[in-house]
Amino acid sequence: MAPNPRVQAAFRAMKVLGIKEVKVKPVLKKLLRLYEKKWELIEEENYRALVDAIFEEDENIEQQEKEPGNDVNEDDLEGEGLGQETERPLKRLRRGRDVPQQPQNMTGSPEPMNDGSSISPRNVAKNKGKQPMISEPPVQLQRLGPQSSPGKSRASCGLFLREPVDETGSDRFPRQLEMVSSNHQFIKPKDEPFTDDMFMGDKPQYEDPIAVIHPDPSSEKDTPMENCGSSKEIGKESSSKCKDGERQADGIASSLGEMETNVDLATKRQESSCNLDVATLGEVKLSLSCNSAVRRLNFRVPNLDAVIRTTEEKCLHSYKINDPKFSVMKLLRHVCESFLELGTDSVDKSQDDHVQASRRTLANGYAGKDTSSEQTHVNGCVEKHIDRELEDHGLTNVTSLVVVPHRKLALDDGRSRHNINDIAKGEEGVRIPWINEINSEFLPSFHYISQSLVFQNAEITISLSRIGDLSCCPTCFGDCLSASVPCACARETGSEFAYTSAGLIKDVFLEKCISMTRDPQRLGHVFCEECPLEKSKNDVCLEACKGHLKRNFIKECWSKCGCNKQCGNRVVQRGITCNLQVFFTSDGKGWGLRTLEDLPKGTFVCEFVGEILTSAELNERNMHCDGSSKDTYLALLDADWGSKTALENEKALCLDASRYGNVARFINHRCLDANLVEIPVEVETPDHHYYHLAFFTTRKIAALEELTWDYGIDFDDHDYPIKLFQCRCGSKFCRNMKRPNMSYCLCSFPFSFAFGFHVVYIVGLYLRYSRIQVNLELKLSVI
Ligand SMILES: C[S@@+](CC[C@H](N)C(=O)[O-])C[C@H]1O[C@@H](n2cnc3c(N)ncnc32)[C@H](O)[C@@H]1O
Repeated sequence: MAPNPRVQAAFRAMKVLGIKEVKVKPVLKKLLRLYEKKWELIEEENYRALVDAIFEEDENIEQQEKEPGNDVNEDDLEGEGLGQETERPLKRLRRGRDVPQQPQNMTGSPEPMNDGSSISPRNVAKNKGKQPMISEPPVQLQRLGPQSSPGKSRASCGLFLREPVDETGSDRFPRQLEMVSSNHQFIKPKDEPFTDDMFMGDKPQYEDPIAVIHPDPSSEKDTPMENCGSSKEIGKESSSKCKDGERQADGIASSLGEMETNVDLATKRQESSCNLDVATLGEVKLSLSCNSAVRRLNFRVPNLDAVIRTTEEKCLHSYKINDPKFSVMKLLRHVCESFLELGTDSVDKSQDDHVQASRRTLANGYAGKDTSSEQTHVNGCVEKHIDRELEDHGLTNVTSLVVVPHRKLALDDGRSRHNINDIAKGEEGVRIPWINEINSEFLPSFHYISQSLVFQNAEITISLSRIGDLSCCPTCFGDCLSASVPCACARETGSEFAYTSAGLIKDVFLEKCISMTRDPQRLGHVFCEECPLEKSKNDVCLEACKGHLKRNFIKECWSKCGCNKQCGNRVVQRGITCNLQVFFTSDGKGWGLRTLEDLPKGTFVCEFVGEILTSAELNERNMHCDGSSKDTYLALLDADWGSKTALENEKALCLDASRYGNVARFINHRCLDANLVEIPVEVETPDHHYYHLAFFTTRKIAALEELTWDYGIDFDDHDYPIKLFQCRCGSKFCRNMKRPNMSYCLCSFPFSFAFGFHVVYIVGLYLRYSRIQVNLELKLSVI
C-alpha cells in the first residue's frame, strides 16, 4: 500500500522534534482510533495532540507496561497505512546513551529516514507550519560544562522562531520552532512567511543572529553544583535583592510541586538587563533574552514566576491543556533534556552505566534509603550533591544526563492544575509552590484568598470619614520614613516608625513584641470584664476571662495619607514578597510553611488571612462540628479585648482560615521560641477591633527552615477554641512535652486523699509500675 502522505507528514514533523517513527507509530494509531480518523484533530496546532500523547505515553510507560490490555487493534488502522508495524508500541524514552540516534546534522541537509527515504530541505519546507512546539521570545539554550569557561564565547545551538503560513497561506501556525546547526548563531524571528526559497541548495540561508549568548561572567558560579551545596549556600546567594526590590530565591526559586524539583530555576538577578535565566538542568541552561538592538525602550526583564504563570495560563486558554500534570517548567525540562540528548555524542556505555549506578548509590546515600526509583528533590539539590561527588570520582566529564526518577504524585482528584504550581492561584505577588517529599498526600482543599473577608456578621466599617485627619498624614509627601519627624501614623507605634528603610521591623520594637508574646507572666496579661470568648460559650453563666496577651500595634500609612505607595511605612499592605513554599513536614505535623531564601530578622513574611467571624459565629461553627474537627486554623483578633468594659458581639472578631485562607494557614505551632511573631497592624480601620495579624521573623532564618509561630495554646485547656493536638514542635520549651501523666497522678492526689488511702495506694502502684521515681512531699493541712 502506498504510504499515507498524512502519516508521513506526521512522522516528519515528529522527526524534527527528535521523536523516532517507531515511537510515533503506535501513539498515532491510538489517536486515530480515538479521534475516529479525523486527521484534522491530530494535525491541528502542529500535531499538538500527537506530541502530547507521546509525552503522556512516555510518562506513564511503567504503568502501561503493567497493563497489557492496552494493545492497539492493528486491523482498525490498516486503512491508514500503519498496519504493518512490527515493533511493540512505546518504549520508555531513553535518555543519555539510550536515546535514539538523532541526526547529527540538523542543517536541513538530507537525513536518512527509517524507511530509507530522506528528509530534504524541501521536505522541511513543505512541512512548514507542521512542526510542533512554540516559544516566544527567542529561546536560547546554552550548554554549560567544563569546556565552557567565562570570558569565552560558548558553543551553542540555537532554536529559532519563524512566523510561517500553512499551505493555505493562513497564519495558522503562528510560531514555529526549528532546530538548526547554527555555528553558534541564532536566527532572527521573521514576520514574513516561511517559504521554500529560504533554502538555497541543500542549506538553509540563515539571517543574522538576533541574539548571541554572551558569556556570563558569573556563570561558573551559577552552575547548579555551586548553587546548591547546602541550604546555607543557597540562602546566601538567594538573598540577593532584585533591582526592583523583590527578593528572588536563587537556585531553589520555585519548586513547582514535585514535578519540577530537579529543574534548578536560575532566578538569580541577571547581570544583563535583558536576559532572564529560566532553568538549568545539569549542564544545560535555558534563558530568555530580548535583543538589545531591537528591544523596546521600556523593556524590563519580567519576574520569572510571572512569565511562567502567564505562559501556563496561555497554554490553558490556547491549547486547552487541562492535564494536571502539565507544567511549563516540566516542558522546559524536556527541552533541556532533548537539547542535551540530541547534542551529546554517544559515550562509552559502560562508563555511562557506571555513572548512573554511582549516581543512584549516592542518591540513596543522601536519602538514607533505597530510593532509586523514588528519590525526590528540592530543586535538584540532591542531584547537585551527587554531581559534586561524581566530580570527586573524576566522572563529571560524562555529558549524558541522568535524571533520578521522581515519585509520582496522586493528582487524579481533579483539582485545578493551578494548585500544582501556585497555591495562591496568582492571588499574591509571588508564586507559592508546594512540595511533598514525604508521601503522596495532596494539599488539603481550601479557597485561597489574599485578603480577609467578612463571613456574615462581623462589623467592620472601612471608610475615609472614620479616619480623622489627626490619625493619618494627609500632608506628607513621598516616603514618610525620609522625613525628619515621624508622621502622624507613627503615633500609634510609639511616636516612631516601626520599620527601617530596608522594610524590616526595628529591633527595639520587635524585641518588645517578642517578649510580650514569650513572657506574658512578667509583662502581664490583660483581662476582659466580659470576655467575648467566654460569652460566646455560655452567655448565662459567664466564666472569668482567661487573659489575653498585651500587644503593640503598628499603624501603617494608607489611602488618606499623602505619601506614596512606596512609603516605608507601608509594608504589610504590600503583601507577600518572600519566596515561600508549602511542604509536607517530616515530623508528623502535616503540611508546613518554609522559606526558600534567607530572611533577615524583622522581615514581614505574611499575614494571617481568613474569614472574619465574630466570636459567637466561631462558637457556632465549633458547636456544629464534632470535637475532632474543631477549628485548627484560627487566630483571635483579641489585641484590644481587655481594654474595654464590654465589647459588642459584632466587634469581637477572629479569623478562621479553615475554608478560606492564605498561606499562613500552613504555619505550624512552636512553643515559645518560634521564628515568627504575630503583630497587629492597623491599615484601613482606625480602631483595634479589626486589624491585620502580620507575621515577622524573630531572628535570621536560613533558606529551607520551617516557619513557625506560637499559637499561644494552653494544652491543658480543653475549652480552647483551637483543637488541641499532641505538640511535636521539638522546642526545649515545649509546653506539651510527653509527660508521664504525672499531672494526672498529682492532680488526683488530693482527690484520692478524700476518698481514702486505698486510692492513694492505687496511685502509688501506678507510679511504681510506671517505674517513675517520684519524691512526693506531702503537706497536710486541715481545711
Ligand atoms: C494551622 S494548621 C497548620 C497546618 C497543618 N499542619 C496542615 O497540615 O494543614 C494547625 C494544625 O497543624 C498541626 N500542628 C501544628 N503545629 C503542630 C505541632 N507543633 N505539633 C503537631 N501538630 C501540629 C495540628 O494538627 C494543628 O491542628
